[in-house]
Amino acid sequence: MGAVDEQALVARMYDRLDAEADEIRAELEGRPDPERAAALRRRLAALRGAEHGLVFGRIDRVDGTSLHIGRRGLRVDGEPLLVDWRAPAAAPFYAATPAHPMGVRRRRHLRLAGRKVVSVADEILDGSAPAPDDVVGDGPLAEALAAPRTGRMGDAIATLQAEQDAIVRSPYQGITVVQGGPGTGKTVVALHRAAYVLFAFPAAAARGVLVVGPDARFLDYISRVLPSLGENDVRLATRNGVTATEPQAGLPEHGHQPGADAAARSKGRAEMADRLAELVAGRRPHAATIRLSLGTDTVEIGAAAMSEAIAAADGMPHNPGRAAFKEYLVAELARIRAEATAATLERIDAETVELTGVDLDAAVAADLRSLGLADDRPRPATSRRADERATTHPGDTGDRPDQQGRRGRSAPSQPANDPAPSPPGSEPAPSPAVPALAELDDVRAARASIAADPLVDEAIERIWPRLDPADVVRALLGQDADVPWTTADLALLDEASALIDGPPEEIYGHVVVDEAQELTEMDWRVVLRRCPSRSVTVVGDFAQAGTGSTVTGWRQAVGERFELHTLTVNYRTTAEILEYNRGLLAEIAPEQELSRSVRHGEPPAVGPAILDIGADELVAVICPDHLADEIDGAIPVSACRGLEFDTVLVVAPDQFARRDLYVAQTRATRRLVIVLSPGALLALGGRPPHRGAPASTPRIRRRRRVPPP
Ligand SMILES: Nc1ncnc2c1ncn2[C@@H]1O[C@H](COP(=O)(O)OP(=O)(O)OP(=O)(O)O)[C@@H](O)[C@H]1O
Repeated sequence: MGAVDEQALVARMYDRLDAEADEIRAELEGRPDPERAAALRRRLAALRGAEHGLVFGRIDRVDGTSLHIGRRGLRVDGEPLLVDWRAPAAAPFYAATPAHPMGVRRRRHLRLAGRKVVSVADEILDGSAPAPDDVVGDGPLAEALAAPRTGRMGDAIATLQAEQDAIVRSPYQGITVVQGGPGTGKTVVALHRAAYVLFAFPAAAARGVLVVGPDARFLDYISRVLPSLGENDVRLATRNGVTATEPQAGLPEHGHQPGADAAARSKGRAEMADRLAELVAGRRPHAATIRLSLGTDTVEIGAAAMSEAIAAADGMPHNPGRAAFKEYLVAELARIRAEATAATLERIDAETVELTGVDLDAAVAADLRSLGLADDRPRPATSRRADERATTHPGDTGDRPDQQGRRGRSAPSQPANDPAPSPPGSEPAPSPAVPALAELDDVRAARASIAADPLVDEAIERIWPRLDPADVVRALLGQDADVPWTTADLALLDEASALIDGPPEEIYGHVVVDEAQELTEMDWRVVLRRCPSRSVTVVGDFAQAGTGSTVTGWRQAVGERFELHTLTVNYRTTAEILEYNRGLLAEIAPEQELSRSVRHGEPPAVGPAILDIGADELVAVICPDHLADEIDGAIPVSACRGLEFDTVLVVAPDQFARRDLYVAQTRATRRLVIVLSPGALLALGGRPPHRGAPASTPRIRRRRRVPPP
């Protein structure tokens, strides 16, 4: 009955959605400029993303008014037809409880198939008796959780729970950290939080979202959630893929060689950043008098000038700093040459007077006056130098490198003769040191020729060399150029690039880090560097940390300023599976309590078991990494963080690291089977048909007996 009543309204909403899409298509046909066209295409993609399950909720208030809640807001003639789930008006849909009904009498959940309403379920919140059109039944959450897994996470906007919603809607705009046991909805919260931040905080929305996950399989698993929430401007990256420039492509994972974890842990420590900074800083010169050999000439630069040249690069990354330093020195060299020229001219003048008795300067000035012209010829350089030196600066030519020294995705090293002293067309600032030349207007040419002189660049290279991040990292590690990089080196390379070429160009309005316990301190620096606004959602669980992890607390990960939330309700594993893990959790994280499960099922089976696998059931065999090649189709434990399956077989439990075992044993929504050895698993034989599952989900024949180990 409720479904029929709702159908007409829902049809109006879809009509409105179609009309908006038609308007956009019509505008696109008019060939708008590329920027507008891109914006229109994004809006069209967002409309398409909202199509499936457009409306899912309704609240009826005690004052008789009501609202429908859906994936996006829709209006007809200025009147709201559908309210975006992130809008403040929609908040009571998630937060109202019988104890705090927030003015809501009835909360209704609608379920659609295509554009048709197939069911409604109501909760009465104000204690009033259900009216005839109220449809009170099993909770939609229970229904959502009971559905078989599809191999991809779906959004949970229709059933977001109050404790989750409070985090999603938090007004805090800095780093939000969410912790909780496996299956407590951390990923769900993180992705919905990202969608909320983009909706509620326009500054974050101006740039896209970066979602960082442990590996490609996980990213595939969550890839549909944000688009289904209307957010398409999202980059998904593995922790190793964040930097996304060469030489990262195709690097071997560090994790599979012996001793690799220990090496990765040591490369991941924060002190590596300090050591890199020291190495790079050590390549800058000191403020002492230097002599530059320029061919047959030797030019001396005094300590004061050196100090000023070094100060010109203060706060800049190494290579852009070198450019600023060189620019200053070039001006200084130009001044020295001008002084030498002026001195020579003065000497010639003096010799001419002495030999001929004619003061050429005075004669020319008299001639000019007789022609009615002022004598505005330059005076010798020495006459005004001191004043101008106090007020001008050779670096003020407008072409100094950006103080931030931002680098592009693959920052090229500086060309041999950079920088040009002044860009063509820009007015060079008068050189403090060379007023005579400045007034003659050829200061630019003089500096350009000095800057382009390879001897000058060579001389500067000896005191402030250009650096290549890869060379510096190799120096840090004491590693030869023929030793191949591994993924454990990426954060070091990124750190070195930031020090040498400047921070990355690609930054994001909001960053989500999932399975955050896996990041090393150096990885955190990579991530936070890409989000200067610190609008970040971090979710993880240290009890699930892998063997290569180094960080044991949130402060160590993200610094002092963050808002911490803890989730306590488990939406994945059954109470029985949780209970089975109690002893293990007490061993690996004694400070943690088991979460509370909302579902029940069979107790885990160890050894012999009947596996009766339904056609729709998603099954995984999870094994320690070193056995992955031996067991056809098994998922190594390092690749199953964040994933879930209906049934999980954990093979060779005594060969897992203890925290890895906890991860493996908390992936099942229904059944957990512990198979004590690979041999016992192989005796199962066969594999069931693949069904929308992640790539290497194993197949197991139905109704086979797991033999005793
Ligand atoms: N409010 C909700 N409505 C429906 N399903 C939910 C809700 N919250 C969580 N779930 C489901 O519970 C399961 C576990 O959620 P999720 O993967 O976010 O947990 P997690 O804490 O990130 O787990 P892990 O630590 O293992 O990565 C998922 O299937 C998710 O869709």
